[in-house]
Amino acid sequence: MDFADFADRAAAVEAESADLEVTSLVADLFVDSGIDLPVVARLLLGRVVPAWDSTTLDVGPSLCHEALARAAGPNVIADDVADRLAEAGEIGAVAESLDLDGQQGLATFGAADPEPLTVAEVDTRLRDLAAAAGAGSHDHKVDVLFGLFNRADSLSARYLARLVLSEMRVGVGEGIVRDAIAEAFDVPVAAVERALQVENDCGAVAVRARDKGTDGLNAAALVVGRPVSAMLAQAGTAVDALDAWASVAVETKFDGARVQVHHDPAGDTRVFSRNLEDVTDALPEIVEFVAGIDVPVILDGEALAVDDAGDPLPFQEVLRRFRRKHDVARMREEVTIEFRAFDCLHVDGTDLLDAPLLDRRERLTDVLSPVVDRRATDAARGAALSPFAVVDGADAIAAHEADALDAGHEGIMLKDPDSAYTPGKRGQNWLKRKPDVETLDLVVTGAEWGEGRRANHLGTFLLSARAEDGFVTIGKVATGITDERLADLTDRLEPLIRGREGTEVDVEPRVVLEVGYEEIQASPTYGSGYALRFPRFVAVREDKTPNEADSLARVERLVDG
Ligand SMILES: Nc1ncnc2c1ncn2[C@@H]1O[C@H](COP(=O)(O)OP(=O)(O)OP(=O)(O)O)[C@@H](O)[C@H]1O
Repeated sequence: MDFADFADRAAAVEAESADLEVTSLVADLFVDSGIDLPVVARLLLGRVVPAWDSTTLDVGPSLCHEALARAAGPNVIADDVADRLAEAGEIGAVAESLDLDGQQGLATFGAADPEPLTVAEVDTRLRDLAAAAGAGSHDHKVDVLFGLFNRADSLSARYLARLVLSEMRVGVGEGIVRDAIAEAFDVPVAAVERALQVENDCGAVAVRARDKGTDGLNAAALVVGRPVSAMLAQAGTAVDALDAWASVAVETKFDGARVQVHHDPAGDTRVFSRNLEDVTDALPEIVEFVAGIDVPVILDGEALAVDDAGDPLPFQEVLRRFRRKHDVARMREEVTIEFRAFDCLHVDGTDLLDAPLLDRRERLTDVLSPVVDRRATDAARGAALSPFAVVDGADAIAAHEADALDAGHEGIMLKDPDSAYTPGKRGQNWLKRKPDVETLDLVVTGAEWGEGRRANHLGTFLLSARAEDGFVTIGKVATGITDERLADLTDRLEPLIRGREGTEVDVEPRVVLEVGYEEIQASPTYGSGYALRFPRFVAVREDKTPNEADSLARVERLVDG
């Protein structure tokens, strides 16, 4: 296909505003693209390489302006292009207005009527440009772009300029490409969607749909070494999770950087970031860690910075290591990275995307067992497998959250144990537990002695709101309190104990706690007639007396919204 034809069709798509019409135009273009189908599908999305390939053209505005100016002839310089851009607001309009079309410039010497620029040639030249790096690459890139602009008619120049600056903007997103592939080749949208998730290359998927139909799409498989988009989470509450699913998988939420690890024992190990960039060289610990896995695997997890005791360090510490290209060995001395795996997408020739989370977790545990066991002998290193439990009640979720927070982590993730792994989707199946929006300042009127490790401390605190004549109970908090804080609270409350029954004590109202919660619901359990759902300790309000604690009236106002 001539690039001028592609540009004409892209302009027609750009001029159309109705999604259904756009989809039909794109579908027609796909049908007419013939051998150029994969390139056309990618170019429409402004891509030269497949989405799984993080190679960039690395062309900045000034380089593009230089090439455009050169193609526009001796009277135009890069600054003129920049001036026009300031006026026009987008590079496509500027390129279109420059009247390039091969009248000027060296490339036309000796060739009065140069071959028309084709889609395939643009693709080849831009890939060549992307591969250029290092000394001399700037001049080479300008030469390549000049050669292309010099042969471009005005519409072609519009799309070429936008393409090289990653500003394609024809109004076609991934959803339209998906629907257009389905329409063009009469295959189900869901099959296209799944193949796109797995293959991460709209060009290859379009060709599959055209040449092999639905069966071909269904046969799309993961390749170890080629990254897929990460499944993402939505913010949600424990109440949301318990309402939506029969049981809830609770995991620690690590405050690190997402990594996808592709390991082939017979070949290579590659580590990819969330935007599919290859970060292998920056994270040798992860490569070393998975080296003991003896089957090909794709693992999903978090790169976490830890201190000498294996406790988590803040996210900023991970960033000091994450994309580092130089001094990796030296920085490794300063910041230690550990891998926390929480999902498994592929094991030894079998894709697990469609398997339920519980099954994927089992496979993950299996494949990691040789390496986790090896590390377990070194107590300081901590486990590489993230904590995981399937629970069906609020208390169990709260307990896991307390453990995660106690261990210095960010919080918890709540996942549907039956859900598939959907790459690139921010669905309802993974919830990151929302921080509390409102807090209440409540008075401690009772407490319970802890159990096991915490038997010497008061562990659960009965909370009350201020009422007309005294205090009325509204809930208990045990979550989010560190061991150190528990010891401190025990010291403060022990002298205030007025009576006891079993492990429960009644205390004089003196201490005010700030408490977060997810919801307030009517409940006969407590004296106030309300109960806090998911109460979480936030702080001790040293500055408040019980008389300044929140009142039942405020609670009622919050309930009424
Ligand atoms: N157990 C876990 N399961 C899934 N993701 C986890 C887990 N632990 C940590 N994470 C991280 O949490 C991220 C999702 O949380 P969060 O939304 O806070 O991340 P973000 O990058 O700040 O925002 P967003 O994903 O919403 O753009 C994941 O991408 C992953 O990096």
